Amino acid sequence: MQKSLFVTLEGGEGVGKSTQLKLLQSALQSLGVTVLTTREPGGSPGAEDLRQVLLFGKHPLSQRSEILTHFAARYDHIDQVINPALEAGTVVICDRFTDSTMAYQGYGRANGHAETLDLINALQAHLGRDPDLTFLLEAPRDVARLRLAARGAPTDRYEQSDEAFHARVLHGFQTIAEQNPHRVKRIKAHGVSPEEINSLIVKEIRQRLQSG
Ligand SMILES: Nc1ncnc2c1ncn2[C@@H]1O[C@H](COP(=O)(O)OP(=O)(O)O)[C@@H](O)[C@H]1O
Ligand SMILES: Cc1cn([C@H]2C[C@H](O)[C@@H](COP(=O)(O)OP(=O)(O)O)O2)c(=O)[nH]c1=O
Repeated sequence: MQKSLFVTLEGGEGVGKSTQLKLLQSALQSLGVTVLTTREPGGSPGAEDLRQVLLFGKHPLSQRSEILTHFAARYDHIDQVINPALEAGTVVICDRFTDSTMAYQGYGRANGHAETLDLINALQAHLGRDPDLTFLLEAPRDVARLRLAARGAPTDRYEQSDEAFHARVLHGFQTIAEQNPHRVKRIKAHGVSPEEINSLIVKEIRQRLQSG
């Protein structure tokens, strides 16, 4: 049976994660790999309901409640979708995961406050499922903002946050990458075509699937 692998895509808004998710689905399928692509917040019916609250809810949640709600969605997604797929030997690729909670809630909202980072780490440890491999797509915020404006999708609570918030988020992702060099592969996501980025990611995934 094919070896299972849990891969996550991370980075700020507009760096090209959704584009890569689609390209990876077809590239891996054409190599005969059984693959499931999914996203957070969301990915299971209950978690998609919570996504609406998190991104478009009328009333802002307190910092702790926002973290718990992201994890409530994540626990359902893991229990109902991700774990069953991995147990069946599927390669699961998820657009955002706990690194996003660390970057957005831990660094963006709470500015690296130690107790907040501890809470996120504790909820992740109890979840019991870490990604095997993470691709952090990196592009300057100005480039990403222009792409988002051109994409024209409705803006959510996070996209509407100020630039100081987004700078803290990007600093958070950099810190996570520095702390987890084996798991997190940094990818330059500007001035490079989506197809070239896709080839790099596919190469890395194939290496992981082929290694013991
Ligand atoms: N490597 C790239 N170079 C230029 N534009 C890109 C690249 N990757 C994606 N885009 C474009 O940027 C926009 C945002 O990409 P998207 O995949 O939706 O980002 P994300 O999911 O990270 O928010 C889309 O319009 C997409 O076509
Ligand atoms: C998974 C997750 C996402 N988020 C935020 C990041 C994004 O702004 C938003 C998800 O929006 P989404 O549209 O999926 O991402 P993108 O704009 O990159 O295509 O939720 C958190 O704040 N914490 C989390 O744990």
